Amino acid sequence: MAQSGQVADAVSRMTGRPVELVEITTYGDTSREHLAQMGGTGVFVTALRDALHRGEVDFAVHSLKDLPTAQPEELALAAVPVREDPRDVVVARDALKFTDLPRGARIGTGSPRRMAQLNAYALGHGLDIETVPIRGNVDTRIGYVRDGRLDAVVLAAAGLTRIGRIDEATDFLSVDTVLPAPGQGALAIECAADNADLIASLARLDDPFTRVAVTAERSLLAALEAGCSAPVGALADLLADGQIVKEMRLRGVVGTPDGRSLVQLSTTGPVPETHDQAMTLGRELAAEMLAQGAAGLMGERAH
Ligand SMILES: NCc1[nH]cc(CCC(=O)O)c1CC(=O)O
Repeated sequence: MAQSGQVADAVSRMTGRPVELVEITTYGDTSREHLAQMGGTGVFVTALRDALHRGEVDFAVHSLKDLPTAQPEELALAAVPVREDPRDVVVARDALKFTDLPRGARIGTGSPRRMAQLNAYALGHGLDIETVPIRGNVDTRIGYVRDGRLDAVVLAAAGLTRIGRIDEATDFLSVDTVLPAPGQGALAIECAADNADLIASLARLDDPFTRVAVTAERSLLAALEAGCSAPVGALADLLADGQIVKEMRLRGVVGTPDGRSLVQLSTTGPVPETHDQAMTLGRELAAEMLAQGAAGLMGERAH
């Protein structure tokens, strides 16, 4: 609701037309199942797409990282606005930083991607932590720390920022420690593919660099044949020389949730100028990761 409200405000500012928010509850919001076990993709997205198909709403706002990688042809990804901070953050007791957590600290996260990378870092740096699978909305997850059941939880910075609670983060995890989910921090604005006028209006919210970056990240995810709950991290960023953007770097990681096996690779090249070039960059890095055994680390659920 928060992020949709922000997009609604931006659309009315730009077009001078009022935008009405229609609240839709998705399976991902209500199910108590662990995301990694829901088997697939689309649990936060399907109900919104159904409302689009039924004509109950004109456009929908998704967290881009929740979108399945295959785009249905009757829907257009009309805009990918400027991305928020893509990093994950820690909310810990006593304002602790991740690396200052005491021996045996219990860290809540339901994400195999976060588990894999947190455990890999801990193994490599002599930290003794235990990752504990949890689910629920922000209140529920932070609640586990406030009531003392867990020492820390890990969440996306973007989610906290959008609801005005980023000041509760006690540590920002460097992307060198935990690579975010493909598309994390970005939004996707979707509408009917045949509504050219609306697509043209919404396109004014599009940020071409964010779009190219998330396209490469999601192409990597798709080429690994992994779903949104797979232990896959990816991030594309620009390498600049002063003010002049020189190249784009794409980093990818796949690991087992225990952190014992990790395939992490990076590639750097010219900033893609087309959708196809961004797709190729992701596919090529995925092919290298698969050559290094990435498929064996993703487990049954990834497929
Ligand atoms: N997994 C659910 C989900 N989908 C999007 C966000 C918020 C971050 C974003 O918009 O990228 C979250 C919560 C989280 O990961 O903490």
